[in-house]
Amino acid sequence: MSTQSRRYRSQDWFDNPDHIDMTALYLERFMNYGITPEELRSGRPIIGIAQSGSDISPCNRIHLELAKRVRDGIRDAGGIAMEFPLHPIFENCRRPTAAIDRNLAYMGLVEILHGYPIDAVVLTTGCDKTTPSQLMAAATIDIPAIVLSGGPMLDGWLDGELVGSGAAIWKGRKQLAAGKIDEEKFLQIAAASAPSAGHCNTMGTASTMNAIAEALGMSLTGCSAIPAPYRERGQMAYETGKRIVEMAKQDIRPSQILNRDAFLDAIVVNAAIGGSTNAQQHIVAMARHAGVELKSSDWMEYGHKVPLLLNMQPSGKFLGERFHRAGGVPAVMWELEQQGRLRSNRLTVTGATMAENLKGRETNDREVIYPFNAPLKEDAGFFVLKGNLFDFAIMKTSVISPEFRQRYLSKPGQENVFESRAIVFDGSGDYHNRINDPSLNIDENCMLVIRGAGPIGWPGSAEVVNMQPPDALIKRGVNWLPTLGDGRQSGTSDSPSILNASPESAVGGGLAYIRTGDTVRVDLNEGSCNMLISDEELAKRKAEGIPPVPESQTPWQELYRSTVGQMETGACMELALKYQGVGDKLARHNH
Ligand SMILES: CC[C@@](C)(O)[C@@H](O)C(=O)O
Repeated sequence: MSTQSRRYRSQDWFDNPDHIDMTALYLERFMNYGITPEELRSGRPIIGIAQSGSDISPCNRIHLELAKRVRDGIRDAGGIAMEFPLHPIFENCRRPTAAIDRNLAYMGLVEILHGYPIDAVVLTTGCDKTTPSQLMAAATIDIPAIVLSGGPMLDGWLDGELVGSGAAIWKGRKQLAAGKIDEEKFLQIAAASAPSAGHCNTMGTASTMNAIAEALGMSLTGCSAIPAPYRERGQMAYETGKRIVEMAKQDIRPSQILNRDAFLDAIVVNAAIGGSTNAQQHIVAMARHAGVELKSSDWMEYGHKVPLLLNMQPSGKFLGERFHRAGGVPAVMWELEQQGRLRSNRLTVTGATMAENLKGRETNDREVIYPFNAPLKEDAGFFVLKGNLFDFAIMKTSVISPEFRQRYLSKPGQENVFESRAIVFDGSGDYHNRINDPSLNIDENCMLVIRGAGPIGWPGSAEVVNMQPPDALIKRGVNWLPTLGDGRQSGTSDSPSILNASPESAVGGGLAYIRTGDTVRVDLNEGSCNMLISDEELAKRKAEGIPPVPESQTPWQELYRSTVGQMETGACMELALKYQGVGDKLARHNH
């Protein structure tokens, strides 16, 4: 018996009076795992579960379990679940970088949602790019969609101290270089930082992007921070399954949720949580696929003067379990909402506005979530820079330490200005080979520069800008140097880096022309970053051409390079941006 409230796109496959000849073909093979034609023709919405978990996507592997609860929710609410795989994206392991797969997973999901009888979809997110890729696809297709985060791992502990994923690796490799620990201890630290199923327990890119999905209004309230193994995670999966059926019935689509206000709120929330610099390109990409214009100046205008409220690594102290218990993303947003810093009168997947979702969500843990008027740090949003090295790059100010401020930004009469001698590397192989070369004479006054690490140069933008100083400096206690590059940096890193530089050197950005020994001047008062060389010298170097770019090693690398834009504009597949709302444009029949 039909429980139908509207006609669904899946009925064009299963219940199409104009093409009854095709219906038999579309129906028959679903029967071979036990679905009956009556079910598929009952007028119930068919709900896709985009399954991002697999053995090579360990951060998302919990979704293999959670999907069972999602299915229960879908059934109980009157829908039919159909689970299918998403192209895996695993940041730690995918070579040459997971960044090339965001657009591949995006494209794959677009094709699935467009070409199959799916009326609405649950997006199962976790590791960094599994969130933006799926939201980009949901925006392109524009059928009802909801995010279910897989959640972070439990907090890591070793020797009575919190050990955060990612952050522990960057810290451990410095301790190794300094001779303070051996390899066995290093591996022990890595294991301690990853004690259970889930994605990074730090505010790395995974937690950041899941928080942003929630801030955009694309997940149920409180979804993103629940640790993967907690019972609430399974319950959230069930509720998400139930809710997507209602959304299908009500036809609530991403285009009604993903507006400019939502993206500006995402920028504000990202600053308040000390979010990953990777968020910049992903937020821009999601916005562009949703048809929303975000300007590069929006990061400064809306995002910079936002205080850091969340005390979580790498900008702070705690890890994901404490964040969840402190109220998670809604509690941070509640602080911002009280101060009128959000544009919260906007629809979310709950069917209510963000303002309504945030009611009563004040934190009960002021060690973790600070009040807006007494924050951990003022002006914690990204700092946007430009100059003759690039048109756009960002610096994560929430991780700038008092030592960095003291050493580089506090010279009397020169506050917020510093100059460094550039040491230039062509890709991370070159960095690893030469960083300990004594003839480079690297000291405290140097800046480590890496190029050839952008979307086209690498290909994909590699997470390589957080370079550590030579072992000899680390042994002397100099644990970091300023860095600069056209690649990305781990969201779990606390390096004072200038990154996401666009245009990259591979397309003739200014970084292509810098040489080791040049002076780089960074002025945080006026937002500039320049190599101090004459116009004649620059012209001479330009005539010499750009550094060579490695060959593509797979077909997708070549295709990726031919379609991708720069990080300033989200490293999108530029040709994809003209496709929006294509879920309504049904594909031609296949036989
Ligand atoms: C190694 C993977 C990480 C931790 O760098 C990434 O997930 C991030 O947070 O940016």
